[in-house]
Amino acid sequence: MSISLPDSLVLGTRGSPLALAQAREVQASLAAALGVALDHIALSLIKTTGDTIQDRALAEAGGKGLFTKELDASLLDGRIDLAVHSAKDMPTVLPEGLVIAGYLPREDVRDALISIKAKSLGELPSGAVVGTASLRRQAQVLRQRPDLKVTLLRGNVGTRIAKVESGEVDATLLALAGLKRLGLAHKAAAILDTGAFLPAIGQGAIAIITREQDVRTREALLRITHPETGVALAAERAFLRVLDGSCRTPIAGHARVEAGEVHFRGLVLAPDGSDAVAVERRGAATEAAELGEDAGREVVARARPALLGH
Ligand SMILES: NCc1[nH]cc(CCC(=O)O)c1CC(=O)O
Repeated sequence: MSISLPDSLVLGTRGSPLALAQAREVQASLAAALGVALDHIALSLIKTTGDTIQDRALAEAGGKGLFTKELDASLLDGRIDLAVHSAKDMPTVLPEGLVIAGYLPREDVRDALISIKAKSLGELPSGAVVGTASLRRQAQVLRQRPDLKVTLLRGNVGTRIAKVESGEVDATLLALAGLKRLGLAHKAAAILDTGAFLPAIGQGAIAIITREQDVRTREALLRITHPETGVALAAERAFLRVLDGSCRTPIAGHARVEAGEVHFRGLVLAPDGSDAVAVERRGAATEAAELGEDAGREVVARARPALLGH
C-alpha cells in the first residue's frame, strides 16, 4: 500500500537571512518533488531564544537547543509540519516524537577567513584580534597561533562581516556554506582546508525535522533527502553524542563518504588550544554511526580528564 503524498505543508524556520535562504532551498526542492507550486509549502517564521541573546557566548546561555526549542514545540503541537535547521546548530538528541527526516545535499564544509588585513591565518600580525563566538574556532586558532587574541563576536553573518570591515576586529571565521547561501563567498580572504582546520559537526548540512508519526511528511521528505549526507551526519553526530557532556568543550569533526566508505576525523581541544586529542576512522558507510561512536570513545579513553571538563 502506498502512502498518499501531502499537497500542502507548513515549513517552520528562524527568520535570520541564512535560515530563510536555507528554508527556501528546502521549499523549492520539496515543491518540485511533490509537483506543486511553491506557495503550497508555506513558510512560518519563528523566533527562537538563540535569536534574542546577543551579549553572551551561547555555550554559557545553554547551548544548542536555544535555536531549536521553539521550532520543536511548534512541530509537536502541529502548527508546522517540518522544521529546517543548520545541522550544526542541532542538539545531538531530539525531543521525544521528533526525527531528522532528511538532509539536503551538503554544501562546502570548510571555514573561511574574513579579514581585510591578511590572506591567511599565518599572515595575521602577532597580537591581532580574531572575533568569534565559537569555542571550536577559538581553540583551533589559538592552537596554531597562540600569539593571537580571541574576543567574542556575535550577530548574524552579515553583522560579523561588517564588524571586520569596520575594523572592530582584525579577522573572523565563518562557514563557507553560509557565505555561499547568502551570496557572500567573495568576502572570504581564504578558505581553510579541513586538514588544517576542522569544521563543526554538521557544518554545511541542512537538516529537516518532522514528527516521527507523520508518515505523509516523512514520505515526501524521502524524495528529497541526500543519502550520502545522511551517512556523513550519522558518523559525525554519533561522535558528538558520545562527547556531548560538556558544552564548554570545543569539538570538531568531519566525515567524508566515498564509494560506500566513510572517512571520519575528529578533534577535541582545550578552549585555549593548549591540549587536543585527534582521532581518525575509516569503515563501511553502513556502520557510520558505530564508527563515529567508536571514535568518540577513543577520545574519552585518551583525553586528560581536564580536557573533557571532568
Ligand atoms: N552558528 C551559526 C551558524 N549556523 C550555521 C552557520 C553556517 C551554515 C552551516 O554551517 O551550515 C552559521 C554561521 C557560521 O558558523 O558561519
